[in-house]
Amino acid sequence: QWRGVIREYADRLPVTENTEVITLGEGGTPLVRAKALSELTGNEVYLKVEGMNPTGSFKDRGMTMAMTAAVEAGAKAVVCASTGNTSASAAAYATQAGLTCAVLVPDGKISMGKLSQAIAHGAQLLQVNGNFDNCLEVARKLAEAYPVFLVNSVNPARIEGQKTASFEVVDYLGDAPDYHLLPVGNAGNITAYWRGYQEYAQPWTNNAGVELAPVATKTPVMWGFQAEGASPLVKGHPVTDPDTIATAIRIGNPASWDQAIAARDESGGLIEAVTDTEILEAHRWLSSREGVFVEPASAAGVAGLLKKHAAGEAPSGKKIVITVTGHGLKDPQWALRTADGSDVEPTKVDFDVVSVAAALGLE
Ligand SMILES: Cc1ncc(COP(=O)(O)O)c(/C=C/C(=O)C(=O)O)c1O
Repeated sequence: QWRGVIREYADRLPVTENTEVITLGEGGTPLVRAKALSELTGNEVYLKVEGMNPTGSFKDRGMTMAMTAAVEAGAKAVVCASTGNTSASAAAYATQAGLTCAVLVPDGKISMGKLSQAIAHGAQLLQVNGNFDNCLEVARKLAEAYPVFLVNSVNPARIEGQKTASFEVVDYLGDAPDYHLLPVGNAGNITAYWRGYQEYAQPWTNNAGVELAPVATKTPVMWGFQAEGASPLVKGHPVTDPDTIATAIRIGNPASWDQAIAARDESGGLIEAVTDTEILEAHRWLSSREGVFVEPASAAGVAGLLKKHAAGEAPSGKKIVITVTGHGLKDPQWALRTADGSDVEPTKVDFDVVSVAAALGLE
């Protein structure tokens, strides 16, 4: 029985045996072989399916650690700014912890699935008339001036929890992959993966002072992908008015800017942009060819591999892991449109077997 990421990786997290762990069973997510992508690119490609976490995104890995730290610090209330998944996760974990939760979301730019989660868990939901960056700025000021605990990924506990994903990849594959691809928005996740891969490739002393041998023999090359309309790390300066249909990564000034650049450079990797069209094509590729349903932003890493392959810039014969970060049910509207943008119409039939057989082409 999987016990959640803190208990599974207690040796490598800032907890003691007395820590009261707040968990919803997060982590232990599938590493699925991407057969179509492997065949197309001539690599061994795997998908780390983070939509299989309790609230449907990778945020739960960080939130179990942040909410555990909040309880340990005696907090009564938590706050976060979010494009949606962080607030969904914070609301669920705060409920599990018995804390009140305030969430600040950008005006109008949050998917219905995520909004429903924050509301279902009774979060105090404030729709700020600004974008995510404005929300994060005011959440940080609130936590400085009032007794509320900030659970955004500027809180180191979040990065600590999220680094467990790379431990799981190595534990499953037996070593680090050659490449790791993922979307980049506020850049907490690329920071966390790189930290996890580095820690697993070096000796580690646990909280009891026991030295653990390295688990991996190497670290992967990190390839991060931003939406072209929200790609400050590609442009080299903040984007004041970020715009993309991938609302989860519609962020103009990443909080983990320096750490993301360090992950790119120390790993010999890259951070590049993919267009909304490329993101939606990758979103469709995953659901129609790999059987994995993700929200648009989650497909940015796959869009990146398809783009690099088409440009003749992708490796071959390598082991590649791509993190797909959130479940498709978070934003189902994108699956209800055909490639040309028209709505999918269900085929109507009478309830007689001949009509059904004919409609299914069995006649
Ligand atoms: C599905 C999905 N995919 C990728 C990202 C980017 O991860 P980071 O680069 O670590 O920010 C997010 C981020 C969401 C928020 O930032 C939030 O929920 O406030 C996401 O929800």
